[in-house]
Amino acid sequence: MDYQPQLVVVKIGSNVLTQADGSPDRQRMASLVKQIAHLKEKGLQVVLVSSGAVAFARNNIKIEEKTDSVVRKQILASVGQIDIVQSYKELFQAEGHQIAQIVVTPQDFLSRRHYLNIKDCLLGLLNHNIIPIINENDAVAVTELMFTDNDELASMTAAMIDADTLILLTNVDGIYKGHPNDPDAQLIEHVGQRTSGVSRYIASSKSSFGRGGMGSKMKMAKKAAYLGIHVFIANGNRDDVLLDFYKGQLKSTYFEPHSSKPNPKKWVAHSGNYTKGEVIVNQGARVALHADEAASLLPVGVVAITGDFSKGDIIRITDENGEKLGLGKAEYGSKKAAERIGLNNQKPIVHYNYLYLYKYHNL
Ligand SMILES: Nc1ncnc2c1ncn2[C@@H]1O[C@H](COP(=O)(O)OP(=O)(O)O)[C@@H](O)[C@H]1O
Ligand SMILES: N[C@@H](CCC(=O)OP(=O)(O)O)C(=O)O
Repeated sequence: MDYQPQLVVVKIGSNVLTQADGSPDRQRMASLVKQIAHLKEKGLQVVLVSSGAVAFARNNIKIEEKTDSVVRKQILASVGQIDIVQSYKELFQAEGHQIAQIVVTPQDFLSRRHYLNIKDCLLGLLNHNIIPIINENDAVAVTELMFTDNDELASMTAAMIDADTLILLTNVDGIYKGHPNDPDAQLIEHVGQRTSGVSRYIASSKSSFGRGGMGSKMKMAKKAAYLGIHVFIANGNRDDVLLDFYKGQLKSTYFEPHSSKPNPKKWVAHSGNYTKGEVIVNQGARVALHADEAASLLPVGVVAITGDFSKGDIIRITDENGEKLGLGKAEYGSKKAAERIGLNNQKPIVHYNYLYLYKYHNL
């Protein structure tokens, strides 16, 4: 490893914490806890994003057949979350560590105030040497109001707290050039800034308990790397996976980080699924945004505004052909923006510091 990790977000997928029959794999959990304790002893700060609430409850409670599928998941998640956190509490306590639980929804990342509140809380916990354990609030975030999966939540968290490293633990060693069950499939060990074509290897199949699949994992890994974070997709079922990471011997798919970007962009970059409106821009604005020199988005290049947004909301930027160019924080609301369409000498609708363009991270 050619850098010294200091602040690491570790995401543990449901399938890592469950056995083949779906029951909790407490031995695996205990091993990962011991390894995190070891990282802490070595002076690293660790934030844990853990899935598994639904999986931990699945075999434990009987839910009536006729129960609505969303309610079923809410019941499983809210029951299972206690078990997950209780188990982590006992295991970390045995290692001499305190934990804290934080459950969040995508909406909490959409509001700048909530975003900063979560960030302050996480940094406060870390300053007090307490290990934060984060999961999606599955009782509240249902259907379209959910994160794609916890890989997205982990990547957003890593960006939020300026972590230097994101480790996504799943049940395979990383992204293979083919199906991971195929013995001839080769592991992609390194994804550089200019690597392309990785997505063609990703099959839509998921692990038995996973939500988003490898496609979303790769997308989130690439995004975090673009924001300056070292990202590893690795196998949480391998003994010593985190110790190997510390020794710089981790078998994984590693995403090399781009140079670090200013902080506000990290928030904007991760709000893409939760925009309040859209600004459609003409060819001139498109060229300006894609030029090497940094440019803010001015009303003169805007041809239409959709949605109802206020100052500070995240908006999508699209060209006239419908191509999505990026995201930005609105400097003023949709009403004012609509009045200024096509006008010269106006305040930018999105300032460069709060503009995040997709041009860099297409794989
Ligand atoms: N090219 C690929 N390389 C590795 N895994 C892949 C690939 N294509 C699809 N997968 C699938 O992605 C799964 C991991 O994603 P997912 O089920 O979301 O895991 P998790 O629950 O850990 O988030 C693997 O178990 C594997 O079946
Ligand atoms: N929040 C859910 C997990 C959602 C999720 O993304 O799962 P996974 O794909 O296994 O990381 C739970 O705790 O059951």
